[in-house]
Order: sequence, then structure tokens, then C-alpha cells
Amino acid sequence: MKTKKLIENVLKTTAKLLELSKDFFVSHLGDKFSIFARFNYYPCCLKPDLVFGLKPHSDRTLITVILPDKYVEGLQVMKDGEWIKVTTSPDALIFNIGDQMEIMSNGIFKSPVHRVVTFSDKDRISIAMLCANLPEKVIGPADELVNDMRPRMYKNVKVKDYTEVFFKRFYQGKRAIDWAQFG
Ligand SMILES: O=C(O)CCC(=O)C(=O)O
Ligand SMILES: [Fe+2]
Repeated sequence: MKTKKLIENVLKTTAKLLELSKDFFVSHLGDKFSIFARFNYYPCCLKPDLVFGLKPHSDRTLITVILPDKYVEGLQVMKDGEWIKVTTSPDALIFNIGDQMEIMSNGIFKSPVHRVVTFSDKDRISIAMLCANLPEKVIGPADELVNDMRPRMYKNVKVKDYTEVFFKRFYQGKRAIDWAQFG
């Protein structure tokens, strides 16, 4: 329940940043939006230069909340062609923008590619809470964010279809967001 409230508050702030009504994302999600908790365990690995904990991907979610390991870093984000370490501080949560947010914000917010690396001498745990629109919902760029200066970047897609494409492409090491591109 606390997680739901926390996510709603962040989504309200995100909507305000985009100059949308503050309930834009929350009301689109509806009452029964899905939050999955994923418990990640990354065992130490003798060949960390060859083995990822989690291969490069973006999240298919609207937003993901990560409770990272208190002591072991390992999450990295791709920025301008380089992998940047995400530093952790005890008890801090990480909020990651997912593909659904990139689509709904018409590309103003980007869903970053990230990965988790392994270490030869330590293992790591994390919890990811994945917040997404329900499978039958249709998502697309907010009308308010489509204009002459920023033409529509993504088509309207059913979440269920996007998820299917997402997993197919994930296994091929590809992103799904290109599939949702407009035109
Ligand atoms: O373990 C982490 O810090 C990130 C996990 C992650 O990217 C995911 O579960 O999608
Ligand atoms: Fe992720």
C-alpha cells in the first residue's frame, strides 16, 4: 500500500513536470494498476567480464522503483554511449523511467538502457517494483504533448501487444520501443 502511494506521488510530480494535469498518469492507470515485485539475486561470478547479472535492457513499465543492495553497486545506465555507474546510498530508492512513460510523454522522458554487472568476490540483491498499465489498456502520447514543435513520436499501442513484442525482442537483445515509433 505504501509503495502504491509512493508511486502515485512520483507520478503526480512527473505529470506536473510535463505540465499535464497532476492526475494524468494516475487516472490513466486506474484503480487496479499492476505492480510486480521482482526479487533479483546476482551470485558472484568467476568471470565477471564475460557474464552480466542482467543484460542491457530498458524496462517495459511506466515506472520502476528499485531498492538496490545496500553495499554492492552493479547497476549501470547507458548515457551518451557510455556505461555510467549508479551509485547507491543506504536506504535510497532508485526510480527508473520505463518505455510506457517514454511513449506517453511523447519522448520527453527517455527510458534508459541499463544493465547489472557481476563481481568475482561478492553477490548482490535488489528488489524491483514494476509499475505498469494493465494489459488491455491502450497507451499513446498525451495529446497535450503533441504539437507542431514536437510531432507525435509514438503510435497508440495496446499494452498487451507491446509486452509481447518486448519479451520477443528482449531475448534477441533488441529494444521494443522502435516498434512503437510513429510513421
Ligand atoms: O538490480 C538492479 O539494480 C536493477 C534491476 C533491473 O534493472 C530490473 O529488474 O529490471
Ligand atoms: Fe531494468
